[in-house]
Amino acid sequence: MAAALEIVRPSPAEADRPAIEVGHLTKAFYDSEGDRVTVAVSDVSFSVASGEFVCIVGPSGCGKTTVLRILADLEQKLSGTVKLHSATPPAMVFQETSVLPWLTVSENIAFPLSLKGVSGAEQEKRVRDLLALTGLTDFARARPHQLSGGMKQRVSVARALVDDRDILLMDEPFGSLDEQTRLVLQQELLRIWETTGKTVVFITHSVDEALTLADRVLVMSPRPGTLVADLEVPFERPRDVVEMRRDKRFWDLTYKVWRLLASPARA
Ligand SMILES: Nc1ncnc2c1ncn2[C@@H]1O[C@H](COP(=O)(O)OP(=O)(O)OP(=O)(O)O)[C@@H](O)[C@H]1O
Repeated sequence: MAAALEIVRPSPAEADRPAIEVGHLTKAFYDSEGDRVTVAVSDVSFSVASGEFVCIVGPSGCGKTTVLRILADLEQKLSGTVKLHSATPPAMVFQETSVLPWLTVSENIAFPLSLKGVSGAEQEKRVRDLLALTGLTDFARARPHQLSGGMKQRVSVARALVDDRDILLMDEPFGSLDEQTRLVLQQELLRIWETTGKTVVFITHSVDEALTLADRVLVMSPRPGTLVADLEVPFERPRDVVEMRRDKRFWDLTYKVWRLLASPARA
């Protein structure tokens, strides 16, 4: 087994290096007796440029979350190499909303800063900026039970951005939302990403969502997950998530990804 995740602080001379480099990554899970039970991902290699938005799609159980958890340093005992060229560890947004129910929206967003002992004035400023960026200013004092599902996910996104990590890892963050709310949040996420310049790895079951958001879409095979395609998404930025659906290339690419998902062996 190779060493786990390596985080390297980029020097100015290395500014052109990818933010994420994954080489021949294989991850198996073992039972308590040490017998191997599941090979989740097998020989996966890819890189993500600094500031790039990459989506990973693939069938249920193909190892998408496992890849993301490895990037977040939440899994050990892997083989292959995983390098992050980043001044900070990545931030993560999960599918299930992870807001703390006893804190207000502002307190939830400030939570990572309070753990780090950031001063009250600085916390206030950062939270104010993030409330504005995510459209939550009017709900600063609300508690999570007063929010819709989409608003709770906005709080999760704001909290992931608050301490200014370079890399944002998003695991189906809009998966539990209705289609219309999803489209609104996709547009907002694009706007936020364009404003902040983060490197994003975003997992989704939705081909449509992947093509809406990403610069590149990585398509995985059924478990054990391998990479079957690494597709450029050619649409210009900034994108209008509704207008792009008038573009024939959107539907051609949708068809291409669905073909890969339906028959990865022939890809
Ligand atoms: N801690 C674990 N112990 C044992 N097996 C695991 C563990 N975590 C994941 N697996 C297995 O690894 C495989 C990949 O799981 P993973 O959650 O990465 O898939 P996924 O592509 O994200 O699935 P989904 O799209 O359904 O969320 C699955 O077969 C799963 O059962």
